Amino acid sequence: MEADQGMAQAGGVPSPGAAPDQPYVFKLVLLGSGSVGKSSLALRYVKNDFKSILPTVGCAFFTKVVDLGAVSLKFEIWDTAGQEKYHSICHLYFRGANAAVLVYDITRKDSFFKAQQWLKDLERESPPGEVVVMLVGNKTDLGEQREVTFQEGKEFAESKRLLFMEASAKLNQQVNEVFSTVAWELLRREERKEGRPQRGDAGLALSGAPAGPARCCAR
Ligand SMILES: Nc1nc2c(ncn2[C@@H]2O[C@H](COP(=O)(O)OP(=O)(O)OP(=O)(O)O)[C@@H](O)[C@H]2O)c(=O)[nH]1
Repeated sequence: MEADQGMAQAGGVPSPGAAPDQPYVFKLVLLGSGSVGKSSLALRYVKNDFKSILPTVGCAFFTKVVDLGAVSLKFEIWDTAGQEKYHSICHLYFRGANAAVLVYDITRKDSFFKAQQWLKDLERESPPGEVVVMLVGNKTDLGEQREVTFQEGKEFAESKRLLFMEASAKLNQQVNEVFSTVAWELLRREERKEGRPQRGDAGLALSGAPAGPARCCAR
């Protein structure tokens, strides 16, 4: 899907931890094969909309301010094209990312394997544990065509210490939860870096250690 909320600036990598009255700004990249629903998850989250949309060309860019109660943060969401022909360009976009939502389609085993490759690419750019990674099995509304079980997704996520959820952009199931869980985890890590008291019990389940095993495994 094309950008409709402002284009990304070249080299404009945001840095977290803005001025006290400013929300934190985090760069979040959407990764995964073509047609797994990356743009649809972003569109559902940012605009609460769903369409049969055209494939992403290059990268699209969204922003969203997330209100977490006492604190808010801003996501700069970089939606990368999953088609192979864009692969060589798009890996540049996840440099400097604070978080990645790694998407596969539960009805396509190949997209699950491809997600594992994307993770390797990501780890090449930044050491494991530095980026908050949420693995998402999308299209749960197509359960009768499922090729990847919930358990397979969960086990892979646990083995790589990722957060994990299944979702449906179409039915708006677990979409807000995907992004808000990432937001809480980013905030928790940022506060720990700043030596501030942790709000580990606030809101959704958070993992206990910096890159600890995903506790948040939800359909
Ligand atoms: N049934 C169902 N279809 C979905 C869901 N999410 C996305 N789709 C459909 O899957 C197709 C691909 O969705 P996109 O959001 O364009 O996928 P993408 O990963 O951004 O694709 P690329 O831009 O090619 O990388 C579209 O026809 C969507 O309408 C979902 O949760 N359920």
